[in-house]
Order: sequence, then structure tokens, then C-alpha cells
Amino acid sequence: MSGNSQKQPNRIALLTSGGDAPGMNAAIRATTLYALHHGIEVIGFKHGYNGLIHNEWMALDEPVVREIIGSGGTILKSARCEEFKSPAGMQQAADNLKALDIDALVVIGGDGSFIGLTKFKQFYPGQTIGIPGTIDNDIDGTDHTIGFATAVDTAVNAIDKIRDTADAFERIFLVEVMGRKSGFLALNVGIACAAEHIITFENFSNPGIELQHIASKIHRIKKSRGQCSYLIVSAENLYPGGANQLASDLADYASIECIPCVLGYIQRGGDPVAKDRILATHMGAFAVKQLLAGHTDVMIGIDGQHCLQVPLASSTKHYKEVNASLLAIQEDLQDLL
Ligand SMILES: Nc1ncnc2c1ncn2[C@@H]1O[C@H](COP(=O)(O)OP(=O)(O)O)[C@@H](O)[C@H]1O
Ligand SMILES: O=P(O)(O)OC[C@H]1O[C@](O)(COP(=O)(O)O)[C@@H](O)[C@@H]1O
Repeated sequence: MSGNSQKQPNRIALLTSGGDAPGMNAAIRATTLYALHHGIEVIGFKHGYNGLIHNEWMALDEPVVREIIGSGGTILKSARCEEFKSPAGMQQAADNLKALDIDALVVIGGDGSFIGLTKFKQFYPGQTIGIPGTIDNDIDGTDHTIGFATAVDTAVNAIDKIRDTADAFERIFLVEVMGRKSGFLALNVGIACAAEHIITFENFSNPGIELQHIASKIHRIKKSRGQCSYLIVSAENLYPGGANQLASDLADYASIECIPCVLGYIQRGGDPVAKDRILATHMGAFAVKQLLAGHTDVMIGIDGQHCLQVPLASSTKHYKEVNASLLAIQEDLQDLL
């Protein structure tokens, strides 16, 4: 449950955790500047929760964050941290925060980071706030996460180029995008690239059926249009063996030659698009407002144009499904393609 603590913070700490996402720097900048504006001192722990445990930090002031709104990655570095999952790791992290007089901890990260932060409440009595930063957009309680818009644009730019060569050679391409266990990237990227076929967690039943479905569609299209380019966009971690296996199975099952292409880490890098810079600025400042109002154990979300706060634990409780009406539109259009 979200709570309301009485004392106003004097000194807060930030960290970025889990998969880095474009716009994390913009969130560091906004949170820092807004806190400084209210007379709150800010430090940043490095390498995610590792920095908390090993007391690795840097002061965040105006010159440090002034020019980082447009840069990808995170100046605080990010990491995954097994040690933080143990009570001993959490206790060490809490002891370090206490020794540094940190009144509040702001974590910019994904759902794993928030699960960790929720548990950390048992060890740390200060205020805690989560700002959602992940390219996957897989966090409940917010329309968008920081980094998603940039990752979609990056993938679309790359796939548009693949489409050019697919058109020139009238070839079939199968592009696998990231998303861990979520189909937001696949669906949104696929729609923006006018993919003939999109495979996401919400429309995938099993490998055999998917194979039949793709093969019959491609055969139908070849019959009506002749040789042509054809683009399949698939979410990762869905078809067993990924894009390479699906391409190989299509060859074995239906003699369809399809070129697999795993887009990979290109989707995590690059300068954040304006939408992510604005979202990060909005969320960072809103997070500080929540701290000043005494809130704790909450995540910042965006609902339409408005920032809101939701209990941190609820953001990781439910699987966030892709927009059903967008998926339905795609399915209707797929029949025409
Ligand atoms: N169950 C957990 N208990 C404690 N800490 C966790 C837990 N799950 C994740 N974390 C912490 O959060 C970090 C980031 O989580 P991860 O799932 O890798 O990325 P993301 O936050 O991007 O989803 C982990 O490396 C770990 O330090
Ligand atoms: O960087 P790693 O550890 O290889 O993780 C890859 C995963 O990280 C992501 O890029 C981002 O996921 P998180 O934001 O949840 O960490 C996923 O899309 C991908 O499955």
C-alpha cells in the first residue's frame, strides 16, 4: 500500500536499474533539478542496486545533469544485481542509505526493479518511489514507460530499411524484436512498419498453428500477387528457438524461404525521442512532488496527459496486455494482406 510519511526529505538518492532505456538520463535530470529547486540534495548510486550495496555513488548537481536530456543510456550506469535479492544484500543497502542520511530513494527501472524496491521497504524506513523506465512498456498502472517510444522508432527505422531490400528482392523477412515477455514492441512496431504478419503473446496459440497460419497466408498471397516482399514481426521469447528456428521450420514445413533477423540491442540504445524526454521530465518532476507531499511506496505513471501515482506493488502484480482494439484492427487488416 502507498503511504504518507510526515517529514519532508532533505537528501534523496536516485539509481537506474535493469535494462537501460532511452530517456533514463532525462528522468535523472528532471528529478535532480526539481529536487534542487526545492532545496533537496541529490546523490546518484551507480550500477543499479549494486551501487547501493557497495556504496558507489556520485553527487548530482546542476552542472552534472544540465546537458543530459538528449543522451541515451544512463550516466548512473545500470545493471542487474543478484545480491540485492538476498536479505543480507538488502540490509547492507539500507545501512548505507542510513549512513548517508538518505531520506528517500527513487528507482528508475522496470518491473523487476520495482519488485525489489517493494521488498526493500522491510529494510529501509525512508520514502521510496519508482519511475518506470523500460523499452518493453510492460508495467501496469502507466500508459507508457520511459524508453518505449524511442525503441519503437528505432525498430521502425531499422525495419523500414529491411523492407526496402525485401521489396527489391521480393523476399520474405522475419524480424524479431525485444520485449522479454511482452508484445508491446512487436505490435506497435509491426503496425508502424505495415507488417503483413505480427506475432505477439496475445495472438500466439502454439508453434504448430502459427506455422500453418503463416504458411497458408504466404501461399495465398503468392497465388494472388505473385512474388512479393512479405514482412513478419515477432516478439522474442515466443516461438521456441526464436526467429532462426521459425525460419528453418517454415522452410521444412512449407518450402518457404524466409530470412530471419534478430534486431537485438540496437533497440535499447540511441538518443531518446522528444516523447520520451517529455515523459521523463514530467515523471521526474512529479516524483519529487510526491516526495514533498510525503508519499512513499508508489510508482509514477502517466494516464493520458496526466501523471499519477499508484501503489508500487500493484504495478508488478498483473500482466499488462497490449491494446486489444489495436490488436483487433491489425488482425482485421491482416486478412486483406
Ligand atoms: N524478487 C526480487 N527481489 C529483490 N530484488 C529483485 C527482485 N527481482 C528483481 N530485483 C532487482 O531488480 C533488478 C532489476 O530487475 P530486472 O528484472 O533484471 O530488470 P527490470 O527492472 O528492467 O525489469 C534485479 O537485478 C535485482 O537486483
Ligand atoms: O540485457 P539483457 O540482460 O540481455 O536483457 C534483455 C532484456 O532486456 C530488455 O531489453 C529490457 O527489459 P527490462 O527493461 O525488463 O530489463 C528486454 O526487452 C530483453 O528481453
